[in-house]
Amino acid sequence: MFEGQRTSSWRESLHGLATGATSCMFPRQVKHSWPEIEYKPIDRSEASCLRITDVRGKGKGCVAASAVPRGELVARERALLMMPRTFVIPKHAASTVATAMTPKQRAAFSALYNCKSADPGDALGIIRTNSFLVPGMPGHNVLYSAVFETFSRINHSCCPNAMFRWDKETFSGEIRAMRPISEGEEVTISYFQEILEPAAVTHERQKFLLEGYNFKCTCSICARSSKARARSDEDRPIITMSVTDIGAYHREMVYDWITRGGNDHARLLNYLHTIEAALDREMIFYPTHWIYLARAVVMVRCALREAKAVRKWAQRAAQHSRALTGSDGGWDAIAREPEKCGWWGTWNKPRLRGIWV
Ligand SMILES: C[S@@+](CC[C@H](N)C(=O)[O-])C[C@H]1O[C@@H](n2cnc3c(N)ncnc32)[C@H](O)[C@@H]1O
Repeated sequence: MFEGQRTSSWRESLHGLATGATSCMFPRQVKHSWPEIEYKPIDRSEASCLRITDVRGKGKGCVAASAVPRGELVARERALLMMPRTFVIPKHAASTVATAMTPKQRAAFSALYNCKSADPGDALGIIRTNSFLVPGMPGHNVLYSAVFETFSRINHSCCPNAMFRWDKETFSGEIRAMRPISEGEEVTISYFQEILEPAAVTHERQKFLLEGYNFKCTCSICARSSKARARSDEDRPIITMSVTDIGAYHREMVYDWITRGGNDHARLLNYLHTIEAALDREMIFYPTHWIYLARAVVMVRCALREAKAVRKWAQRAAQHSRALTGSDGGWDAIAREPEKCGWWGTWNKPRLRGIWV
């Protein structure tokens, strides 16, 4: 459902859905090219596990009301307000808040924290403090900003336990666990939203957070002793680089096994487990990093016909994939029947020579 309200160059419209409505500032071209989409209603049985509370030194924050396994949904929420990331004119932001929102939404929006301007009620300041990145709308492929009543209370950590994803099907945001979260634990995300981090070193992260959000981060990575921080600062860029290199490296290895019956798997596994240890040490649980790693390990273990190890790593990949996309990405099937995987037994198989996998 989509109801236009005004005829200015920006449209303030409501996604009047069964559960929760989002006030949207859409440019005319988006409004005109918007396809007839029936968004799925939010399933009420997906109870939100987020509870807003005071957190020492951080203002308000969110804690998990119950334990959440890795990859699973912590909470789902419709945004209060959405708009393109750039070109927002302050008076349009203010008028959308004043006219398109319900009084309850307006009160929730105005109560959000504002670290950007002296006037706490300034709409643009609230938007800039509290927005999440959302991919483009139909017909308008630019980034959007979304402000939420609950999600916008989630604090930052440089080793977060959760991440935000946008679910196009329900026109809602999701917070998913990147690692198992226990009951009562603070739920944290990264304010870098995948820019810079996790390769950024401490002073780069601190600068970004101070300039963008006006606080000094004291998360468990930033609060380490200076010696441990120095090690972390050396490790982080190396980890990120290694993870992106795995793809090319493991392809070369597999090619080598198939074409020449190469036996370098021990060196490759050693390399992969060194990266795993470094990711664990730095508490980096970004699904993209772990899926890269898991894919390489599964490939090698499959090639060597090691079903138990394949199962373990495929299950792990499925959890990370759920955090990233909401689905297991085909990993559950590999975990169930490793022998059916295309990589199974590829090591030292001369009959496969010349075939690229
Ligand atoms: C999006 S709001 C998060 C919710 C906010 N704490 C509140 O009270 O509504 C962002 C603000 O929260 C605070 N904040 C977020 N993460 C923090 C952290 N790790 N340490 C201290 N303050 C933090 C900062 O003041 C930042 O400008």
